[in-house]
Amino acid sequence: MLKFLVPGLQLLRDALGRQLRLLPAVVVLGLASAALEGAGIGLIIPMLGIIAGDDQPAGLSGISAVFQQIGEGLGDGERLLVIAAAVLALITLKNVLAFANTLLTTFIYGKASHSIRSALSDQLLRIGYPFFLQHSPGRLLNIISNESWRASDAIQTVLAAIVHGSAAVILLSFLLLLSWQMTLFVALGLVLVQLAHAAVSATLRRPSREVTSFNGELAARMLHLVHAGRLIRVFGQEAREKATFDGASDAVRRAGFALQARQGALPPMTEVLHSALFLAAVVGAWLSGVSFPVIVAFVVLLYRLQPHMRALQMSWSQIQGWSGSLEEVRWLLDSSDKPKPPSGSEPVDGLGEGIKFDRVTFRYPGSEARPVVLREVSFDVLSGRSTAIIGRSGAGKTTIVNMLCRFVEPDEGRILIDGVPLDQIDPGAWRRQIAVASQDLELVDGSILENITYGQSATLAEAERAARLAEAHGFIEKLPQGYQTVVGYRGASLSAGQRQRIALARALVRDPAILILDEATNAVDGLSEAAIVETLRLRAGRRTTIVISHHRSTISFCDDVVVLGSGRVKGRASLADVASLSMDQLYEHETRMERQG
Ligand SMILES: Nc1ncnc2c1ncn2[C@@H]1O[C@H](COP(=O)(O)OP(=O)(O)OP(=O)(O)O)[C@@H](O)[C@H]1O
Repeated sequence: MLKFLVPGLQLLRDALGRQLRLLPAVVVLGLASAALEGAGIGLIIPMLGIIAGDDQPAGLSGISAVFQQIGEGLGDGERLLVIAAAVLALITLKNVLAFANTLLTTFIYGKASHSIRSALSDQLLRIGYPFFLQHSPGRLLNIISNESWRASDAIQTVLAAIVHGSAAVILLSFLLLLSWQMTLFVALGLVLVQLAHAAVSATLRRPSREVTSFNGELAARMLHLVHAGRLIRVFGQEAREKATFDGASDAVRRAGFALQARQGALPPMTEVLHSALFLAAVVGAWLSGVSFPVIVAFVVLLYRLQPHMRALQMSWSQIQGWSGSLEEVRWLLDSSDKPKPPSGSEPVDGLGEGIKFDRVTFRYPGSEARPVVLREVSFDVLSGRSTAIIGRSGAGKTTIVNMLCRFVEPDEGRILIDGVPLDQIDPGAWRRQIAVASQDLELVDGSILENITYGQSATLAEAERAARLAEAHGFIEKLPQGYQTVVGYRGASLSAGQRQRIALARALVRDPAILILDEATNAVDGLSEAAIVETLRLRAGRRTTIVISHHRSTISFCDDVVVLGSGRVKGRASLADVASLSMDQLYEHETRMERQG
């Protein structure tokens, strides 16, 4: 129980943050409104005395005797009116306080929910990139879109429990002041009811985890339907996908039913037990000779106490029912078992000599059974030169780009930037030196201008200049809204070649010290590509460029070539020395290539 409770409370405490200081106000308002309610109920004693024509009912002591004295000097009619007015005033004030408490708890709930969502987005932005290689996007989407709301609801439930708890404490105190014997009896009964309730609630945690896990799978299926719409249709897999989706959805339904069936048993069970307790208290009071007005006051107080007790117990079972959600949110927010973001503090400004891969070995995380992707890879990228990195599919070219961007770090060996290990360089400063145009980097859902200037405060004129260099200006100009054209989700309203040219313009507008092109023009037509290559050729000498491509034409402007094969560097050469070789020959005839230093 504590294993679940302590981390859950920790999450709630973190979510409440600065709002924690408002909790005493919630308690005070809860206590005050319950005290007003209790006082209002206590005034029933003298009212009933007047109505029954019995000024001094037997067996009054303690607080009941105090209530009985109220308005004693007045005539019966006048006293009845005064007491009735006082009851109404107490009820009104109680409700004003209750409303104030609702506003306060709603405010705290809103802030805490926002804080959970904000912490989740913060974590997703800060977390080391390998995390995204290891975990299903469906699970992450489910945590953000579903489980975070349930965690917020848990906060609301805890706040409500504080209010109900405060009310219960006050009403129990009034009961105690009316008759400690009956209160002891009721308290024992409540403990027994709570034990029965806790036993059933504890069985909610397993189905709750199942619901969370099936929800994650369903979210993954939803993502798949959204992203793979073309694939599904072109291969005629609608029926199969529908069956798979329905299966995932039905699994959520079944797990949800199992959870809700157990949760649903709790309110009737609790109500029956509370009613039994209620009736036992009434019969017990009568048997032990408690006076009529006190029995009435006690019964009314007990009657008012019951919803608070039931709500407290329901809060408990609800939080147990959300335990799976709380665990998922806590898991994502917990940084201790997540890949760290890249670190380093050395400043960097431009590239002086070059980049050196020094016996770099790497295997993707979570893939111990898989072969090493790069094994003792060593090569240089000289400053101001253009270097092509080529190799057959799966040779590790994009992995090298991932390392240069510091998405992943070498397991062994080092990458040196002008002699300084890359892992010691401030990652933010380093990333400002590079710009990547890759077939994998998406466009954002915004205008073309927003896409080109993404991450760079460039003017329209600068964006246009970059678009011209990337051979994108021509087609952008022809669009009705020009640079203001909205490209849609992932640039869906553009052709693949158009998307690539915008992505290239986005990289060029930064005028980076190091430009990395990873299959950045493979969807662009030949004429446009030739013009882009010309642009890159003009850039050569001034800036450093790394090009990854399977096309001979794309790397034609490069000075050097590095050939990768089977995770190793097969050869390095000046491109001019191997100018006569085709791509396939370059891949296969590495031994003929002249090796550099
Ligand atoms: N996230 C990943 N997890 C595990 N292995 C991966 C991951 N990404 C790539 N790999 C593996 O690493 C190897 C190199 O992949 P990489 O993408 O670097 O190749 P590439 O040379 O760029 O290929 P291509 O020319 O097809 O783009 C491949 O065997 C691939 O299966």
